[in-house]
Amino acid sequence: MIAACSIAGSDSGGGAGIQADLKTFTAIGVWGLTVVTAVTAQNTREVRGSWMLPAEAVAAQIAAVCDDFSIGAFKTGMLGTREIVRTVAERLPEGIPLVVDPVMISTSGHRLLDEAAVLDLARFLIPRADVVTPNIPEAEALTGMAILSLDDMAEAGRRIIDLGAAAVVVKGGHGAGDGVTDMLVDAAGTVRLSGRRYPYAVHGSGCCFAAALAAYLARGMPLREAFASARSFVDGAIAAAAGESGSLRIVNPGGTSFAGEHGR
Ligand SMILES: Cc1ncc(COP(=O)(O)O)c(N)n1
Repeated sequence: MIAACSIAGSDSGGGAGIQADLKTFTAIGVWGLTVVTAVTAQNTREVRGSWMLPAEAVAAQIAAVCDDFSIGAFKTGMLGTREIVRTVAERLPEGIPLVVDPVMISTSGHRLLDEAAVLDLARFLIPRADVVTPNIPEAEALTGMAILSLDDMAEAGRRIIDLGAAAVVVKGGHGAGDGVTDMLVDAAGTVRLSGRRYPYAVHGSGCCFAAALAAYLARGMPLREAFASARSFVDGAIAAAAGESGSLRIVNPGGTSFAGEHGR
């Protein structure tokens, strides 16, 4: 079975991070591998604390999975520190699709990447990415520009490609308006996909989207198709949450929910 590997932080609440990624990989039918970078004490409401693993432990996990599995894609999420960003950029094998979700601050407002590490992300990891998946504040932090329109999203995407990424999906969830437009920017141009804006907040949707993208790429789907499939997967998970809790409900194609009763 083809595997996908998430390099990210643990969310004790199971809604984001490693846990959301594993549920997503399982739902899409790839074997989930994990390289844990940090442990967070977190629920649907808040991140109460976070503890980084030593970079050596991150490097050892990457080596262990690479020595034994057929890995179809990597996905990075919470990396925390400059040291871990650099270690991941150095130790990732060449030639395997890489999705970089440049996680910086949680929906609940907790910093998940040191401010000083943003530059290292741009300098060392983004140039290795097949696709980078910033939300609007993350795209603003990576480019230094304000994003107020769809044209600005496309421009930010192009600037992130100038940093060395092959493609970028700028996620429009933090924008204004009734719907949400996400924009893929690659060498060939842009693709916009729009959908509903749900009238409730969940966390983990960015993790779930990037993990779904990695899972579809691992299964050999071309990027534009993987973008559409991942968008529809996360839309389904947000719809299934239906305002009952602050977490996504990650649903497999057969319709079984992987999330238990939890949250508020
Ligand atoms: C371990 C971990 N990784 C990533 C996120 C970001 O998710 P969100 O922005 O949806 O809170 C998170 N809250 N926790």
